Amino acid sequence: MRKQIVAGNWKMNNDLAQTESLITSLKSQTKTSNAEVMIAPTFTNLFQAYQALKDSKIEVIAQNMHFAANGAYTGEISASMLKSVGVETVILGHSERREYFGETDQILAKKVDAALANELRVIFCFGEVLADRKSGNHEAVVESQIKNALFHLEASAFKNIVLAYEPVWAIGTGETASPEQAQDMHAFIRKTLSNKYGADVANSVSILYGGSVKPNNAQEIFGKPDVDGGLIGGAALNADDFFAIVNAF
Ligand SMILES: O=C[C@H](O)COP(=O)(O)O
Repeated sequence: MRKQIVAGNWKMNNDLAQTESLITSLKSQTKTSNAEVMIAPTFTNLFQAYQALKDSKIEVIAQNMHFAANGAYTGEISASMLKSVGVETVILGHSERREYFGETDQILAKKVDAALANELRVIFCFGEVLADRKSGNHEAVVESQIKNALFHLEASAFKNIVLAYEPVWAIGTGETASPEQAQDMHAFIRKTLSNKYGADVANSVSILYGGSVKPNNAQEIFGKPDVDGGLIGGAALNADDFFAIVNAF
């Protein structure tokens, strides 16, 4: 059975005091869910967040990392640095990293390799822009993003990979893919994996949907058979909204 996961990506929001306050609110949410729950604070607050949540069911994860082990990469963070503050999972390939920081499939392949070599689990993000969707090119774009960054891996690597389909036109826009659009793309992603690695691998990989998931649409989206959870942006900044989404499973 595939893992169900709801991960909150806080992006560049919340200073230390705001992080502590939001974590206090998250810890007061007692209802248990079937899903694994994760939050991704900014780098500067990872250690405090980890300390505050290490005895809870909420995992603290990172939003990004560099592929090099160390060296002259001003402003960057390595896999071992993340591990040293308790992080075991990292988001890679978010569309904001691709768009604003020039992260290509080739760079992302190196980041994935570095993360896996350091025994980090990877949440690998990808998705088409609006023009691709309008031109009917969305499946080809997603297929090439997955192939270019992941298809050099052995099948066994996929036990440490979670995929996150995030149509760029739905991120932070309030416009979400319809549950049918999400399901169609997730089924396509699974077929792409199956063609390369076989059905066992394809059926074992969790595929999350991201893009304007809110309390009022989570249940319908998560109800689709190939949607195994969500990567949540804006709604993850409010504890009640986030847990309403978590409890949509
Ligand atoms: O990482 C999260 C996604 O970019 C979704 O963000 P959003 O829920 O604010 O649309």
